[in-house]
Amino acid sequence: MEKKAFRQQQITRLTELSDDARAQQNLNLQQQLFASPAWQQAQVIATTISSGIEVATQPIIRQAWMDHKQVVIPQTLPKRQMAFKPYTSETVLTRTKFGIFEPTTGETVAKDEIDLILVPGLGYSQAELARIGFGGGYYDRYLADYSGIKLTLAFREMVFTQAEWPVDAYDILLDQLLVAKDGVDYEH
Ligand SMILES: Nc1nc2c(c(=O)[nH]1)N(C=O)[C@@H](CNc1ccc(C(=O)N[C@@H](CCC(=O)O)C(=O)O)cc1)CN2
Ligand SMILES: Nc1ncnc2c1ncn2[C@@H]1O[C@H](COP(=O)(O)OP(=O)(O)OP(=O)(O)O)[C@@H](O)[C@H]1O
Repeated sequence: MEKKAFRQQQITRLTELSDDARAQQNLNLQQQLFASPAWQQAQVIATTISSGIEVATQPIIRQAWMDHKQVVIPQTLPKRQMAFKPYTSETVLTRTKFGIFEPTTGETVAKDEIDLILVPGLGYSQAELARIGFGGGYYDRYLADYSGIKLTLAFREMVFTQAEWPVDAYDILLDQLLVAKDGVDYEH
């Protein structure tokens, strides 16, 4: 399937997820993230302000603040560039025409100061750790020369054994993929 059609299919699928399934998967992903060495060792964490169909980032941001980690979030710029700026209680957020909240205040934090980037997206492959995002190419560009940890949290509906979309040469592969476990707790 082409990238565009695949994105549309994923958006539909994620829109249809029940509130219950979403909430359970979000909680499970938060547990996995907070237990991971990547999280525990990171001092500066990049994430986004999530929108409705995405994995929720607000609880993650709150935990980072409680752990005294610095949170940085992206501002989109011309030519599909992004600048990550600190997200604090002082930050002014503006809603873009795509309905995404971005910081309009604060100084850009250098790429090499970011320890961990939580990469957003619509679909991921377990074989290659490839990802497909919303199609802006913002993350592929930003991550091309990023040397910290690229980690993604995924609902089960976002995960595929092999990529079912074309993976291009400029697509940046993830370092780690955490997939939400079933609501049922198999360990007991
Ligand atoms: N919550 C969240 N914030 C995020 C992202 C994300 O995936 N999630 N981004 C992750 O990248 C960046 C914004 N991503 C964007 C991706 C596409 C378009 C956009 O221009 N969409 C056009 C079509 C694009 C095209 O085909 O040229 C549109 O929808 O009309 C805008 C922003 C930064 N912030
Ligand atoms: N490193 C790069 N340099 C130049 N152009 C790039 C680069 N990476 C991606 N692009 C361009 O960005 C566009 C969108 O890329 P793609 O379809 O892979 O988006 P995506 O991975 O879904 O989006 P995103 O990375 O924002 O989540 C493509 O037209 C591609 O040519």
